Amino acid sequence: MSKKKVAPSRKPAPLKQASGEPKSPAELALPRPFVAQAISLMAEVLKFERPADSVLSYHFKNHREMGHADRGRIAELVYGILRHLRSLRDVVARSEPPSPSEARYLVLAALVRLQGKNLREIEHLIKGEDTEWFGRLKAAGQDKGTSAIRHEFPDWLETALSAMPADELDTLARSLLVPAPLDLRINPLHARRPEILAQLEKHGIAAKETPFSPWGMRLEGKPAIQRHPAFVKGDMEVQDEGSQLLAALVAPKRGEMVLDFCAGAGGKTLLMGALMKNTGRLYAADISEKRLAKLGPRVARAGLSNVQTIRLAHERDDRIQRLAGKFDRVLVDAPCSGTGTLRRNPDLKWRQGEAHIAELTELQAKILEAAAPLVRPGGVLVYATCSLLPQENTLIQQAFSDAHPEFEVVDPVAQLAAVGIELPADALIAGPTNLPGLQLLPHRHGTDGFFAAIWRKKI
Ligand SMILES: C[S@@+](CC[C@H](N)C(=O)[O-])C[C@H]1O[C@@H](n2cnc3c(N)ncnc32)[C@H](O)[C@@H]1O
Repeated sequence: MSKKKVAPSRKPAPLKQASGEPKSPAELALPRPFVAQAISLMAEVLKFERPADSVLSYHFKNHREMGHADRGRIAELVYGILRHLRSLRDVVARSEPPSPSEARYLVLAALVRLQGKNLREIEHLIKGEDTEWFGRLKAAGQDKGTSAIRHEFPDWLETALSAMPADELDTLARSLLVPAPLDLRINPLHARRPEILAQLEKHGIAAKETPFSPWGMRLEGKPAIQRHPAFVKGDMEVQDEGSQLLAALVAPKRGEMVLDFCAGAGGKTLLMGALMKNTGRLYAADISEKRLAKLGPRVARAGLSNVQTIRLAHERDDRIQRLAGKFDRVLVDAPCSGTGTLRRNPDLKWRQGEAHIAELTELQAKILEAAAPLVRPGGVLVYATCSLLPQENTLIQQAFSDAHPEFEVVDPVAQLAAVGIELPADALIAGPTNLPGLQLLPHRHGTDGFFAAIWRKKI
């Protein structure tokens, strides 16, 4: 018997109230069950056992009674707390909460300090000894504390970014506290940007061209676009502008042999396949079966037939190593801390630490090492991350260059200019010995944080 899918309710149904007592305007705006749910969800997220987005979607799947608007409000609250967790924890600790329920006091503190609720709006949530605590919270005031607290960074991240000039780090940290916009891109294989922009406008979706990527469109707000006809037809995809620029940096051409070593669900594969005009051969390799499984339907929707997926057991897997010396271009979009995506995934800063970064850098070096022999003489190797940390970026570039004199470093900003994409000069970063790298930053370029290094294998 086929199971009938229950479509999630589209109506903003308010959460049910337990008692029949008349409600104050404040309680109607912020019902107790809503706050109780936010607290229990926050307690789950704070375990940091799973990514916050998967905790939230699991919760919503199990609470079908929640309307679209309530889901949005809870997500906004939880993500706000994750962004500002360092200063909220600091102020909650200073206000000496009467019980150890961290999630409860963080939620109440966030309602006041992030969402500007006043006592009248939340007094129905506060009883007994919490009333005195609330007074102490107010008195705890605006002490901004150390720079790590001001930046909303854990200590390990503050230390890892300490080489950045202080005022620039302040600006970067502020930019990471603002939710990222939704970026789309056209499928260059069969769509033109002005036409897709016009179609979006017809559906009431405000969007404009991204400043650097010739395929990008930046939306105002976060409309659901998965059912838009242009999306269903494969004429557009969701992709941060920075990620689009990395695919452009690889610059794959018609008829070439190209490898996307860490293809994941294919964010960059799809654009590269289209840039190759659906010719040649594009291998999409990854160790994650689950991520590669998501790539298949996206490739089909994009109308690509030049992509072949390879599930690797590890980076030295013979299924890819047997193609040594055959590739015109290899992209290593390495697993990384994701610190460049903190606008979207603020929990990442709380789910990692120095030991994890050390493990990642070891893996990054190993993958790059395994990728190098795959490049043909005269071919191109690109190493990319969505990390802000020098350890994962310029230091990996430097170590690889030192160990591989057969590869010469290419200036990535000049390489992009050669394919018609002009970036400002500040997108070029000089590594420890002045090797040129590409660094995209949210506060400078409006993209997520990305790094890329590019080499050509000498003939
Ligand atoms: C940054 S993500 C890739 C994102 C993807 N390129 C995109 O644009 O959507 C890094 C990927 O590396 C994969 N990975 C991790 N270890 C690997 C290894 N040893 N060899 C190949 N891929 C690996 C992960 O499964 C993950 O999908």
